[in-house]
Amino acid sequence: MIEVDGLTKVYGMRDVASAALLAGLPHEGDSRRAAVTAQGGFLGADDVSFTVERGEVFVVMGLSGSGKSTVLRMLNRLIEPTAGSVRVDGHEVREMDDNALRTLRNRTIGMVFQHFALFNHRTVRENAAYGLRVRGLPKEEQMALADQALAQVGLADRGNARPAQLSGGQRQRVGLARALATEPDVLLMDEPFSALDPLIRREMQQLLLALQAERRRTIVFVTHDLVEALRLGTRIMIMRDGRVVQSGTGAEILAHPADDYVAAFVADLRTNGADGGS
Ligand SMILES: Nc1ncnc2c1ncn2[C@@H]1O[C@H](COP(=O)(O)OP(=O)(O)OP(=O)(O)O)[C@@H](O)[C@H]1O
Repeated sequence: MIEVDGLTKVYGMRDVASAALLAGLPHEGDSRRAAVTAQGGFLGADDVSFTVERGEVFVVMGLSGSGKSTVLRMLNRLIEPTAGSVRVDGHEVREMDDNALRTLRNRTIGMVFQHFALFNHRTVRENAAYGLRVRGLPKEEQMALADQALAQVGLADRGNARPAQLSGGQRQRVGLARALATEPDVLLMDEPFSALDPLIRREMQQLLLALQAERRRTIVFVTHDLVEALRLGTRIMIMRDGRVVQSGTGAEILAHPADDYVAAFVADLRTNGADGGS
């Protein structure tokens, strides 16, 4: 469903200059990072490659600043890649013109953010209908589909409320409903549950798994929490300093951490127990 090859982002430099700079440098070691830094840039993601199969929850995990959001946002070009390729359902996202990109974002790919990104002056139903309004659907259809999506996330009776009247967990459900309402093939989720209390967070993870059991969507889910990654991920990709350090199933990562960085996540999990950081 999603094929990513050599995806790279340099911040703070012109894309053409940084792509040319990186083209001649070896991938091993730190010379790419050093060369970019010497030119006043910052290597946010470096040569990231992975494939997401249709219907799986693919988790991107790593500490703060490891490049997770950068990678996620390059998938729908909220961030412009410096180099590399992203194919969604066989179509190269980097070659899309404005129209194709709009269609990709409105129809194929939905997104859920950490901080809800709700409109406070609109009702919950209107918030859930946002993507459908952008799509230009008739109002009645918008509202019917928004209500369906709200029912899916357990908010059938809160359509007329304002976001301010909801709890954090409920607001995140509205964010999820908004993404689900457009029935996208792919959901990008950027630390969607990280701001929530542990219990509510657990509930949201279970809701997501229940929704997946009903209808398998292709999900790319960013988290800094290995517990969450293990609960949700079909496969997990671990990033450090913009690079991929390990990819595999949860069981593979637990059994064979690729390096000390991954081993530290695993050790932390064993010390703090399954509910440690979640
Ligand atoms: N617009 C920008 N300009 C310069 N540097 C940036 C920009 N956006 C991100 N970065 C840097 O790129 C690196 C990767 O950032 P990114 O947001 O992808 O990390 P992350 O793993 O998602 O972190 P977090 O969990 O804190 O969101 C960080 O060091 C960050 O400071």
